[in-house]
Order: sequence, then structure tokens, then C-alpha cells
Amino acid sequence: MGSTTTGTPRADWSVRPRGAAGATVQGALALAAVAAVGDTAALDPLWGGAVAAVGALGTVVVGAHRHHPPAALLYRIGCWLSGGGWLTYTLAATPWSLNTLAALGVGSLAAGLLAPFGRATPTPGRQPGTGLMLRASARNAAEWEARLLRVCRIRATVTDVRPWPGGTGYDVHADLPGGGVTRRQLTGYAEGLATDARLPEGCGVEVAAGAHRGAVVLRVSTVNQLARTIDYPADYSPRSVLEPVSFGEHANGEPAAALLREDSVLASGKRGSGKTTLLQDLSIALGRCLDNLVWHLDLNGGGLTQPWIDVWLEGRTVRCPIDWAAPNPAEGKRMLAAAVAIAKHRKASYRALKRSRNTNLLPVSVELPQITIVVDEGAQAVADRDLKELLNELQNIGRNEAVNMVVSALRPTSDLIPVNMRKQSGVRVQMYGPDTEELGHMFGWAIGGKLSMDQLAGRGTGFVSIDGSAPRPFRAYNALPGQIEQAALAIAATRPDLDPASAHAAGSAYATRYERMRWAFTDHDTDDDTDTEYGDAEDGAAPAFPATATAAAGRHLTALPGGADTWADPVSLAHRTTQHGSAAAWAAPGHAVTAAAPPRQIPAPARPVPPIVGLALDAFTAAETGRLHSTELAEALGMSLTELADALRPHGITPRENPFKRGGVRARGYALEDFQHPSGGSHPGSHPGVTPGHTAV
Ligand SMILES: Nc1ncnc2c1ncn2[C@@H]1O[C@H](COP(=O)(O)OP(=O)(O)OP(=O)(O)O)[C@@H](O)[C@H]1O
Repeated sequence: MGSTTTGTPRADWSVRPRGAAGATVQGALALAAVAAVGDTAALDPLWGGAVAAVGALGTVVVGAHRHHPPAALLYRIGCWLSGGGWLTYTLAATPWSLNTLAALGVGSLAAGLLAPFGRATPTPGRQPGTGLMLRASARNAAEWEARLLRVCRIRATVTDVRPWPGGTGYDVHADLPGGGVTRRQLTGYAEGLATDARLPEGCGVEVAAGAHRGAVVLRVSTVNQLARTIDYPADYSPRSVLEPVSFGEHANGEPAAALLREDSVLASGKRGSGKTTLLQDLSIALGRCLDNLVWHLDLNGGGLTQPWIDVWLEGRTVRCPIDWAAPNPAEGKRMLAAAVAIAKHRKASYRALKRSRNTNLLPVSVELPQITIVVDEGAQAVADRDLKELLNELQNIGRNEAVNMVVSALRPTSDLIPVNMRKQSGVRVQMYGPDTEELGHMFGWAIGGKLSMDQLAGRGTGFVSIDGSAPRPFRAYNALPGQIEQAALAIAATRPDLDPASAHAAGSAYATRYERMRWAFTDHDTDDDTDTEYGDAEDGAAPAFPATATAAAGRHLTALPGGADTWADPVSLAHRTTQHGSAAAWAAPGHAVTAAAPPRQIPAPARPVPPIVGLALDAFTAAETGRLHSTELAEALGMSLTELADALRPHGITPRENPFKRGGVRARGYALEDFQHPSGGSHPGSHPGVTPGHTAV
């Protein structure tokens, strides 16, 4: 009985057989009827042979067309031949004898019992047009159906098994059953499937989208491709940032690549996992783009930038391959402040261009390039409150205006990388490491919690997820210094220049960057606290400081009055710090300083506190300590060590003679009491008795 869609039962009068028994009985009756008619009509027995031959031939043709398995073909040919043989005999003799009828009965019984061999379906592993499937693939398909049922309790139908070109794995195409089973459910079983399939170490199963929502492709690697080192392909031909940027290979040989016009990248991994190498890959790939400029914010000791800059410092190229590189927080603040200014400026200045191109997205080009800031050791950057704020702001506003970021960090956890920064990163990479829980932190526990580092092959390998897609294992290209040098020379010749409107918005910090870079990336003989990031105070060759600078604590990024100040001028140094709240009223003798903002009220200090001292006191308060290393204080104030020393010396404040230990490091530094009770100074208005939490004037 069938049923209508409304549920009312309805009789089914079709003669289509239901099951093997029905088909056998129907077949036997039909054969007996043909024999009876033939006998009555005195048909020539040869017709029986003809029927058998035509039936068998038809079975072969139809079977091949419908991809019937060999057992089904044999069974069906057998049925035609035995039926045809019986018919021939009965036409020659008579159907009406007990023996012929018994032969028909026995034959029919045998056909009924052997019917399962004749089943034409399922023949897994086949889609129209894919041709005959190899027997091994068909067996593999059946195994995967069984495995999906065993491991995931999902009764999927495998529709194809396609070997990878290199023979290092295969794709299993499957249709999910109805009833709400989703691809995402399967993703959680990837590890279990790989184990059940007894895949070699380092091999795994990736779950990818199929042709439709109910289809899935399991990428099964059988040879540990990720274990071999892949050099960066020696191809520096020009590309566009509108094309995917490649940084490695997946296990099946496909390039690991992402579109970085709008999506920013967050790459995390423990020390030595291959983050810097990955950033080098991205720097090369992005540097090749004629519509993109690479900036480096390298707080990791210059390892990222140095190989790029050397060719320029050595005079092997006139143009610097990296448009701007910042090796320390102070320069980083200038860079990020300039990037924020550019993003804001572009919003306004290129409105007409967007309208004329009928697009909401800033159309990047050789004349109007994207800026991609590659940040090595983002955790160090976000440890600085100002850098963190700037990075956050840039990430929030830079997408449309083509100011993008690639950030690396030791861990993807919120203590090192702000949650917003992770959430806003469309491309997320977690490099190999012993701690599987990092995958949960990076990709979310629902997906990442079910992945395993066992799928990777040590340093240089990782998982990448693009725009929330299932994380895929990949191996990053290995970019060695010699190759970076080659790339740097090629890119120096092809990279674009910043568009004039953006360069204008970036101000003098941008215009003077090369002088500072040249200084910062050249070796200098330095000596403890008199170190400087860009130069020595007494060295007349030291470059001028840019007029646009981040204010002391970088909280107010405004152009400083007075233009480019000189390197060793304490007034200008202090002046740079007066943006913090505004203590412009203080000035050293003989110097007039224009107030940038109205002076703040102070509770009741006996005498005014110089701004540099006030800011230093703030830094001690923020750090909740009575001792700060010179580098810490300089960093907190956005100054170099020499700038700091020069600014404090007039107030009789110098680093303590004896080094002290903080955070496990022994170094010289400043003591809070020296700021509260300075020994003296050139300025008549010294400031006895000030306490942290005071307000500078
Ligand atoms: N893709 C790669 N292929 C082969 N070897 C690699 C790859 N990436 C990194 N390595 C190896 O690992 C070492 C460390 O790499 P890298 O400096 O990039 O790691 P890192 O995570 O940046 O380390 P750190 O955080 O200490 O700076 C390299 O010297 C290199 O030998």
C-alpha cells in the first residue's frame, strides 16, 4: 500500500515486483506463460535461444551503462541463459510435463536465493561522468561508509573516491543523510576517523565542503607531506593584493593562501614554531603586490626586518624594500599613529574616487596602495598600552581604507592578544606546539577543541582557518636569509610609493622615517644607559626627531608645536611629553614653550612639577613600583634612553649607580624617591615632596 501526501491510504496496483521473492515468482510465471503460448503456436525452439542471447547482451550493455558490479552482471546473465535454455527445451519438447515444470521451479528457487548477488546498487564511488571506478576505490568507498557509521554514527553515502595527483592521499566525497546531520558534526570526528583509518603519523582527515550543504569532502592524507621542508618558490614576479597571497602548502599540494585585501591575519605559536618565517613568507608575497606596501613593526629584535633592510643599508638598492620599519615601541607608536591618520584621511579624501568607481571599498592600485603592517611579537606590542590602543583602533577602522595588519603572538590567549584583535582577524593561524589547547583558544572550543597537533609535523607547520572555515593543516614555505635578500632586491624595484594624500596625512614622522631606520638598523657601539635607539645625544650626525610624534604616554597623538626639534634639546624632549594632560606651562630658563592645552589644576603643590617628572611619577604609579629600569621608563614615556637621560638630568635625576633586579633582569634604572626628592637641577622651580598621583603643570 502506498499513501497520498495527505496520509490517506491508497491501493498500489503496479506490477513492479517488491523484493526478491516477488520478482522470482513473477519471472517464473512470465516464462511459463511464454512457453505455453509458444507451445500452442508451435514456435520454433530457436526463439528460446534468441531470447536468451538478446537478454544476456542487453544485460551487459545496461549493466555497463549503469555501472553494475560484476556479481550482478554474472547473476543476470545466468538468469537469462538458464531461462532461455528452459524455454528452448520446452518449445522443442513440451512445457506440460512434470519434469519441465519441476525444472522451472528449481531454477526459480535458485534465482530467488541468489538474488542478493544481482543487486545493482549501491555502487559507491561513482558520479555521472567519472567513468568506471577502480575496484580498490569501490572497496575504499565501502570502508569509508562503514567508518563514518562506526565512528560518527552517521549513515553517509560515499559517492566518489578521488586519488590526489601525487598519490599522497585521496578525497572521499560523501552525501550526508537527511535529518539534520551537518558537516560541522563531522568536523569534530576528524581525529577519530584518522585513527580508525590507521593513517600514518602526521596524516589526517580534513572535512571540507562538498557540492552542496548536504555534501562533504573528506581529504585523507596517506603520506606525511607536511614533514618535508618546502622552500619559498623563487618567483618574485609582480602580483596584486586582490589575489590570494600564498604562504605555504596544504597536505594535498594545494597552496595555503588567503585574500588579504580586507582580512587581517593573526598567527600564534610558541617560540621557535616558525612564526617569523611565516611572516617572512607573507612579507615576500605582499611585497610582490604592486598595489601594496609592507611596513614592519618588529619588536622581536629585528629578526624579521634586518634581512630586508641590509640590502638597502649596504647600498645594493637605492629604494628600501620595506617602506617603513619600526624596531622599538617609540617608533612603533609613530608608525601606528601615522597609519591611523592615513586610514582616517583616506576615508575623507577618496570619497569621490569610490563614487566614481561605484564601490564602497577603497579601490587599491599602484597609485593608491594598501598598507599592510606586519607585526612580529604582537604580545610585546600590546603590553604597551598605547601601542595596544593604536593596534586596536587600526584593526577596527583600517579594513575599508586598505590599512591592514598581520600580527604574530606567542599565544592566542587574551593575556597576550586582546580578544577583539583575535575576533577581527579573518585569517587565523596556529602553529605547531605541544599544547593542543592552543587550538581551542585560537579557533574556538567547538572546532579547535577537537583538533589535534598530531596532524602537524613540527615547526613550520600549523593550522589555518580563513573566515571561520574548518582549520586546515599546512606547511609554511621556508624563507632563508639569502632568498629574502633576493626577494628584497626584486621588490625594492617594483614596490609602489605611498600616495601623496596618505603621505601628507602621515606627516613628518613618515617623511623622516628612513633617517631613523638607517640609524636603528645599523650596528652602533653603545654603552649601557647611554644607549639610544637612534643616536647618541652628543652625536651631531643623529637625525632630527620628527615633529609629529606620539606623546609621552602616546595617549594624545597630535603634532607637536615647534616643528622638528633637535635631538639633544631637553626642552623639546620634555615638550614632546607635555601632551599628556598639558603641562605646557613649565619651561626651562630661556625657552618659551607654547601651551598645547590649558594647564590642569593641581591640588596644592608648593612649586610646579616639570612635566617630564610628572609623567615619570605617573609611570611609577602605573607600574606600582618604586624602581623602574631605564628601558622601562623610557618605553613608558615613548622616549629613547638618551632622550630620557637628557630630559631628567637638568632636574638632578639620574639612573642609580647600582643595577637592580626586576622581572628576573638586572639593569640600571631610576628610583621613585629621586623624582620625589631630586638632588637638585638647573631649573629653579624644583619640586620637593611630590608624590605619585600628583598632576604635573
Ligand atoms: N616553514 C619552515 N620550514 C622549515 N623550517 C622552519 C620553518 N619555519 C621555521 N623553521 C625552523 O624553525 C626555526 C625557528 O623559526 P622562527 O624563527 O620562524 O620561529 P619563531 O616562532 O618566530 O621563533 P621566536 O618566537 O623564538 O622568534 C627556524 O630557524 C627554522 O630552522
